[in-house]
Amino acid sequence: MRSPKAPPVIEMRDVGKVFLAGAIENHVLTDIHLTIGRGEFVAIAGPSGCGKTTLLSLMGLLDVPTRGELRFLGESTAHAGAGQRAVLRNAHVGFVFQAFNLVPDMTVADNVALPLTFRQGVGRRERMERAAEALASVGMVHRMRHLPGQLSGGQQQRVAVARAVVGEPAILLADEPTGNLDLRNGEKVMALLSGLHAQGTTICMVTHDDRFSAAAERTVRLLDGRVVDEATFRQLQHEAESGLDERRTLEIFP
Ligand SMILES: Nc1ncnc2c1ncn2[C@@H]1O[C@H](COP(=O)(O)OP(=O)(O)OP(=O)(O)O)[C@@H](O)[C@H]1O
Repeated sequence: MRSPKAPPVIEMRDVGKVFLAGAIENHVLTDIHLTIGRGEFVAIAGPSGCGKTTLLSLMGLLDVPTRGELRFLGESTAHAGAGQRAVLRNAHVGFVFQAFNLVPDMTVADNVALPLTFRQGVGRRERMERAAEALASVGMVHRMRHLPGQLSGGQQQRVAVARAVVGEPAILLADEPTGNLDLRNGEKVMALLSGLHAQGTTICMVTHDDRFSAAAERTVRLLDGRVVDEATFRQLQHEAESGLDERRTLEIFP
């Protein structure tokens, strides 16, 4: 739930990310200032290669910025090593990926319970109870003894959402959660995310698809590693689509 006193889940100030390929620097994110408050539902949109997944990886503490400050739940992460980031991640972040990423030889229930196995003091019985609750919330409890391969893509993604929320994370990060689904199943997964948001879950979702970003309260537009306002984004998109400048088109919307 939103609380005026609680710090934002994510605060990025002047964040940049550079990948090195030999001596060549690839500036993937530049001057990112972004805050995600508790209870918000934010979409990250932009063309292929503009840095959306990289941004999500920084938010989820899977990677570290090259410059700038990233505060997570009000705490600086500047000096957090890989171990400490893993602890924060396990306690506070739920992930949903485009390709579902369920473990194929574990049952649905064990997949969903997996994040809890890294929590101290949570025994198997409690893990299974909580997994069943999470599966019930996505309408999949009747499949808890199945293997992921026995489910459809839409069902697998609903299980992945259950796994992401079973540990009651501070933020749910979803990277193209509808990308491998047809429209009907994509809409079902979006309805699920909207329902979780209505119950107070903080969500940040990467999507190419404006039909789905409409479910979010606000959309952050990325172009070429920078956050741009809606008007600039639309203007550049229009120029690209009308073929006003072919070279620019390929740069921005490859
Ligand atoms: N680990 C890495 N090492 C080197 N370069 C990387 C790495 N991860 C991403 N990149 C580069 O960063 C750029 C942005 O990639 P990213 O995956 O963040 O874009 P995206 O907007 O999510 O793209 P898409 O919509 O196609 O998934 C790309 O040029 C990519 O090659």
